[in-house]
Amino acid sequence: MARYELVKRSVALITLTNPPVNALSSAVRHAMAKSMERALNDPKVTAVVICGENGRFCGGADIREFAGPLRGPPLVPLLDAIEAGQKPVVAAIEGVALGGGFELALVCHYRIAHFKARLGLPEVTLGLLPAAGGTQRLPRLIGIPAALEMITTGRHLSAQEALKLGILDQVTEQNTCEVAVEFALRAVGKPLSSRRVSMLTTPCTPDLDALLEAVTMQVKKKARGVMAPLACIQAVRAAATMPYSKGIKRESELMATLFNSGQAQALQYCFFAQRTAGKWTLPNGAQWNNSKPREIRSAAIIGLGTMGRGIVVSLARVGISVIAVESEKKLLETGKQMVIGMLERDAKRRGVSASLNLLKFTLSLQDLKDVDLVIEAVFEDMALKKRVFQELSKVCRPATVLCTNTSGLDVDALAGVTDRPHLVVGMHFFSPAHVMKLLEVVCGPRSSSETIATAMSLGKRMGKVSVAVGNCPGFVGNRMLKPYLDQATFLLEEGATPEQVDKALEDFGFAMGVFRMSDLAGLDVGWRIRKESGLTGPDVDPKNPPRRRQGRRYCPVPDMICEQGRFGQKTGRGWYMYDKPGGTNAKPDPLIQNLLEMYRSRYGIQPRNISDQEIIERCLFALANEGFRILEDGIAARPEDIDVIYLFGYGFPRHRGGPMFYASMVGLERVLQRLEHYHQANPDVPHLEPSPLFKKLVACGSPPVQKWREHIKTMHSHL
Ligand SMILES: CC/C=C\CC(=O)SCCNC(=O)CCNC(=O)[C@H](O)C(C)(C)COP(=O)(O)OP(=O)(O)OC[C@H]1O[C@@H](n2cnc3c(N)ncnc32)[C@H](O)[C@@H]1OP(=O)(O)O
Repeated sequence: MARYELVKRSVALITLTNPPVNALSSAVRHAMAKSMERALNDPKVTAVVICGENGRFCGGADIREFAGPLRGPPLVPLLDAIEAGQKPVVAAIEGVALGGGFELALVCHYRIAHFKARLGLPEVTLGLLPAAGGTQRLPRLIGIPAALEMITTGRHLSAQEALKLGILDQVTEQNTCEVAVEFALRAVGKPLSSRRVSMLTTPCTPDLDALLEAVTMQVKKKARGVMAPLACIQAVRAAATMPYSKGIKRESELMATLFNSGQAQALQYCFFAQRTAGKWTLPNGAQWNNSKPREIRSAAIIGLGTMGRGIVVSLARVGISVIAVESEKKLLETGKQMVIGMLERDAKRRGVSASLNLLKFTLSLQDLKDVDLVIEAVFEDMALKKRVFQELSKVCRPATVLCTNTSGLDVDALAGVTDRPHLVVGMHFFSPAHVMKLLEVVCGPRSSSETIATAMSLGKRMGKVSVAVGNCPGFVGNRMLKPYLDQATFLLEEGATPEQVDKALEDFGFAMGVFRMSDLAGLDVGWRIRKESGLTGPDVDPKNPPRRRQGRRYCPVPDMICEQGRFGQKTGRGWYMYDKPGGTNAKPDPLIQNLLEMYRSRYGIQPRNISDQEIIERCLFALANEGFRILEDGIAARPEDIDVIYLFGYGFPRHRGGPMFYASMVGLERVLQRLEHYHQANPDVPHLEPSPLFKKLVACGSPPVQKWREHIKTMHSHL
């Protein structure tokens, strides 16, 4: 857990050995304490160097240990002892120094880092604050403004930036440990008092109150309802206004309020859920660590609409050659100009040169004969997509992987028209594809494990959070959206307004309420799908009872809105009104208010006051209920996968953990009770009927999310 060696006859080299990130587990803290004691007591030792094994200094406290009682020596006294020691201690930082690992570096008297190292205090992203002295030492070292930014955002700094800020004493391109040992030898005999960061006086900040107020407003706006950044600000204020001994007490009090909060649990759950999602597994035993992905050097994108353009950018910026195909010259030229502009802006932002030489634009599918992988991103029309896949079968070499970016159509039906169904897989990007992190990798029944591994690995390479899902209408994300949207429109019928529903959801923490989000996405897409499925339009049987379709409750208001040409932001009118087509500033529209009033009076609906609690319960419990059905049907392997999809694709607030985690935090029994209540009132809304899996979990005593898997016995896994 920590290796102790004597090097150069007088330097104690202490190496943290807890792979993969040398987290400060109880065993590591114990070993560290013993090693430090030995070094400080051995007269042969004149200086100490602390480093981490496998090129990683330390990833911080062991987050997995947060769930249980504290075992082993606490971190704070251990760090205080290192700082107070009479022999110079040098941190040799390679890879990462994060959280408690960064705080460990701060108590060392000198810090040397490899030029590729990253440093930071990401505790805030886990719902915590740096409580091993970080909020008190860092402001003393680099001043309040810079410390505040680091602590409230959790941003990782490059070694160069950390050097500029005065966090590091040296950055090296050589062997960091060797450089640190030489440095330590030179430090022997030099006074240490000015190197003890806790003894420094925090540099004075002019207009401290104004700065703290501005940052408070900023974090409240960015992370509505999130506690940790606010607690971080209070702790940093203490560093500016209190002596160290009092500031450290304040830090620890603030940490105590955060540590056991639901928000911290949710955020830590998200950290692990994101990592779990990458570990896909199929019933045949193939999984993430035994399936080799193909190497992808070249790709083709078919269709240069919004999605296609974003996918081209995502591929080109990670060094993959891309051939972009359009069907008409004009569309090709427009798409080309937009892609080039997007890549140039992206490169400028990242301070690199745009990889335009990797791009080729063509009108001919014949040009795709040698590519490794194709992603089809044409209009959402099955007949058109089938034609494209048939053509690709003829043109591409037999080993080319064929992917579709459909947002909900049958991936296996597309595989069926090709000569290589095993090489067909869904890659469902989210719009805008070069910005949104989520990628649903849709596994058809015939997709081979190598094909799935290839799509997952390509997603990772593009910086996406990839989740493997099964093939069903809407897959996971869009399938769950239906009950959520239905509940939102039913609430309008019953008396709510779009702005009231959106406000309740935004107060809950969503980046955007459901109606604002629909306006952004475009209302015409759903309208076309409803027309195609016979729910609206000329094909609807006139004898159909009003507000009912296919034996279920149906709200025609979204269709009425589209019939008026209100397709959302792009037409300047939707659920809201905007200054102009393409405008983003949503304002409540009196016409919608009128439309709803007339609609209600036409159908004799008496509007009632609807509470925010009802809005949240009906929208989010219906969402989670569909998640349970998805697990039951084997479309998602784990609740973590569903939560990750909602966090990264649909703006679900991270401090609530995702729909499945949120349901478990509210209490499955309570959610079940509320769903039964709403279903009784709406027996013609099947989405409100609690799923059998949900009831089973409640009957089993509502186990924590991580244990649900043991209770899921799907007839067929679609993964
Ligand atoms: C008194 C309180 C004192 C201190 C508070 C803290 O220190 S809180 C912890 C602060 N540290 C962090 O938030 C860092 C979290 N880790 C990361 O950001 C990344 O893991 C890291 C270090 C940048 C490495 O990224 P990489 O992509 O290379 O690997 P990956 O994320 O997949 O992680 C590999 C496995 O390590 C597990 N892991 C990572 N960090 C921790 C940790 N701090 N504690 C426990 N486990 C950690 C991670 O879950 C992966 O394991 P797996 O089994 O695959 O899930």
